[in-house]
Amino acid sequence: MVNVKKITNQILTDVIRKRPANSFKGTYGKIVLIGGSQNFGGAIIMASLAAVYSGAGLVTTITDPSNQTPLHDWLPEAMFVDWNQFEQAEPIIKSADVVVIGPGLGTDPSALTLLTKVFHLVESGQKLVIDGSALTLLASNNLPLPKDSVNILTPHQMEWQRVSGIRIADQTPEKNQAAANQRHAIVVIKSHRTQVYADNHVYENTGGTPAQATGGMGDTLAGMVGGFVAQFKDPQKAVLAAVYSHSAIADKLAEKQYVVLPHQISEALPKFMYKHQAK
Ligand SMILES: NC(=O)C1=CN([C@@H]2O[C@H](COP(=O)(O)OP(=O)(O)OC[C@H]3O[C@@H](n4cnc5c(N)ncnc54)[C@H](OP(=O)(O)O)[C@@H]3O)[C@@H](O)[C@H]2O)[C@@H](O)CC1
Ligand SMILES: Nc1ncnc2c1ncn2[C@@H]1O[C@H](COP(=O)(O)OP(=O)(O)O)[C@@H](O)[C@H]1O
Ligand SMILES: [Mg+2]
Repeated sequence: MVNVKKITNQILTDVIRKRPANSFKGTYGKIVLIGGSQNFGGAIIMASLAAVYSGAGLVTTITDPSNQTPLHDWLPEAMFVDWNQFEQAEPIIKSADVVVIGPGLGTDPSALTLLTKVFHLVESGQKLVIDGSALTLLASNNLPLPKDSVNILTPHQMEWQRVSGIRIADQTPEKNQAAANQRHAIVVIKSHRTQVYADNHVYENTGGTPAQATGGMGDTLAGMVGGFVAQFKDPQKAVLAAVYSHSAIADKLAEKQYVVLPHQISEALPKFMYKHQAK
């Protein structure tokens, strides 16, 4: 039997540190988010919003050019690169601390080409968050994960079925753990009680509400995972803190609203993190 540990609010003060006075934007990580086709622009905008609002130092969004204006309407803090201009994107991806790929990426051949290029570019020392369409493409093309980066997968149950071959009804902790270990990855399997598989440990989230069941909620989590991993040293703990914070904020908002919108979680992050930082 696998021991499934609960994620509690203790993870917040373990991870969210007080910002040192002698610091600058570079201290808090460079993060690149890649995704947002013409139809799914909202997904990468929501992910980027979450990365900036969780405190990542420098955020660049690499996306379809049709998303530049809405991205900057929502988020002037993010830099923009046209995903058709790969020669511009390449040095930015290479110098990033964290790359998030997949929210709204789509699954057409150009998305697969971009994903493959990114998998070849990332190196040791970098963290790669793989979400949404990138997981679907990974599964349908049997792509091996990059060998040297810290790889973090954030599938919902159907994406995990595609990636692991384990049908949703059969996704037990034992089977999930074996599949996560085999991939040497941190795997966040999202559901009403999200589980995190990391380094032969299994953690289960204790929060979350059906008010979160709305498109873009996972895109927001992917951006938060990127933002937390960019700033906080231990990637496993940073992932756990992001998962916990995402649902804790939603639970609080759901005390007074019927549905929680993904961007509202991002907007609540700075105050939430202030309240729960290590003293
Ligand atoms: N505003 C935007 O731009 C938005 C853009 N988005 C982007 O769209 C892309 C596609 O992502 P996707 O998740 O929407 O679609 P897909 O990969 O086909 O999976 C759905 C299939 O899986 C099934 N399913 C079973 N269990 C499930 C579970 N626990 N959670 C979820 N689904 C579950 C489900 O079952 P059904 O609902 O049919 O019963 C259905 O058959 C991706 O890049 C994403 O970032 C979205 O974020 C929305 C907002
Ligand atoms: N009933 C629920 N209870 C708790 N959390 C939920 C519930 N429904 C959805 N969520 C959360 O919302 C997110 C959905 O992710 P995902 O399906 O990838 O959304 P999207 O791709 O539309 O952004 C996950 O973090 C999941 O845990
Ligand atoms: Mg998703």
